Parts: sequence; C-alpha cells; structure tokens
Amino acid sequence: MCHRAGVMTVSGDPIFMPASTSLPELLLAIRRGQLPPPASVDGALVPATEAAAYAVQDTVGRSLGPVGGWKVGASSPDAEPACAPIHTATIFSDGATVPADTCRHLGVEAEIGYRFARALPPRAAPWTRDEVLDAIGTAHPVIEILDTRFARPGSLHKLLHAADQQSHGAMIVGPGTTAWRTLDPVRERVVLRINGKVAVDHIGGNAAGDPLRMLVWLANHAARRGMGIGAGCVVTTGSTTGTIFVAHGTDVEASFPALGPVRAHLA
Ligand SMILES: C=C/C=C(\O)C(=O)O
Repeated sequence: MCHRAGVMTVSGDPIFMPASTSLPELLLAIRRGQLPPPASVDGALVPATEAAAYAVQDTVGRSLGPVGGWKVGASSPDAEPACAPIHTATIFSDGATVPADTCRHLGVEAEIGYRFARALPPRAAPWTRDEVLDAIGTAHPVIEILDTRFARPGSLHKLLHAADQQSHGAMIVGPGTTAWRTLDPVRERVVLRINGKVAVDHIGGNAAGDPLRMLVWLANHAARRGMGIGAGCVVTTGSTTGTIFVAHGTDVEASFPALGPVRAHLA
C-alpha cells in the first residue's frame, strides 16, 4: 500500500490527487464514477479510530438517500459489533432483479434480518434489551451482497472498509414472520443455493452468536450517532454462510426453515 500524501494506485499506476482530498470525497467520487476504484490509498486517509470511520459513513451517507436499514456484525459473541446504515436505494424485495450497475463485486451472504415495527430514536437514556426486542415486528431471510468502492473486497485497512459502509452492496429482504421470538437464530439451519445448486448448508448462525445482542448494541450506537433506528428499518445481522463471490447474471436463494426462502437475480 502507498503511504505518500495525495497518491493512490489504480492497477499499479499512481494517481495523484490534491493532498486535501478527504476520504468521504474520495469515496463519493468513486461512487459517482469520477474516479476508478483504487487498489491502494494514501495512508493519511485511513481513519484513525472506529469513531472516525463511522463519521466517514455519516458524511458519505448524506448523499445516498434515506436510510432503510442497517447491517451489524461481530467477530465473536463478546466482541464489539460493527455496523453501517443501509439506504433504500440498495434494498430490494424478494424475487427482485438487482440491476447490474448496483454492485461491481457480488459477494453473496445469507443472513437473518429483523424489521423494526417501531422507531428507536435518539434519546438520553440507553435503550434496554426489553425495549429493543419489543420494537421488533418481524424476522426475515436476507441476502446481503458485499461490494466495495476500492479495487478488491477486504484488501485494504479494516477501517477503510468500515468507512466504506462496511462493504455493503445490496440487501434483498424476504417475507417476514411475526413468530420471531420462537426462532433460535444461533441454531437455525441455512441453505444457500447459487443457480439452483447448494453452495452452503450450515447450522449454527455466525461468529457473532446471539444477533439480538447486536440489535441492542445497534439501537444505542445509532442513537448516539443521532440517527436511531427508524420504524420499518431492516437490520441484517451478519453472514451465516461466509461470502460466496459470484458472476453477474446469477440466481441466488437463501433459505432458513423457520423463515422460508429469499431469492434474487443478480443481473
Ligand atoms: C458489519 C459487517 C458484518 C458483516 O458483513 C458480516 O458479518 O457478514
């Protein structure tokens, strides 16, 4: 990775940028097609802290339209979760064709999502676990598509990818069930099919363990960021299948016995 001020590389070739270019400006220029996705960026642009990465999400997010959901994940049951808001422009319904220009990379992940029937807005007192759970309306099978505004997913500093909306590309939300309290997300089976063939068949959720813990964390994190969780927002809780990169033109289906299937065509 190149650490000189004002330089990034695209396919190994240096591109000189004004030294004053900020990370939000860079990410927005890439999103607008004004700059190609870089393979490396100036080391001075790497956020120094998670809070700095979230501030970049906030600045970029103001240009991405209304928020319709969140993604949240954690590397272990005790680890501090990480998150990003998801905008309505990249949220699709069951059976949707996701237009080809939505994502460059298509990293397919099967996830469990929760739709909030009631808002949890910013407030002085922390949201309690009971209050957060009482605000959930339905649970859903979800496909999240991982993408990146950099050249390759996961190739740069973790906090650059965190700032880049935690590598969110698109989210497809399947039908919901109100019986979410009887769902055991930690022991639920998931089958991910790619073009009709089973790619992953797994029981046991993901590294984060209990997703409800992450929803409580997110409610308070989003409140501290002045956003809160809006009524109708879907929070997706991390991949239960790892990430399967597929080509454009692929059909995907994720199915959980307690939730049913969600399908999409990735054009
Ligand atoms: C915050 C991001 C988490 C994920 O993308 C994941 O666990 O799948």
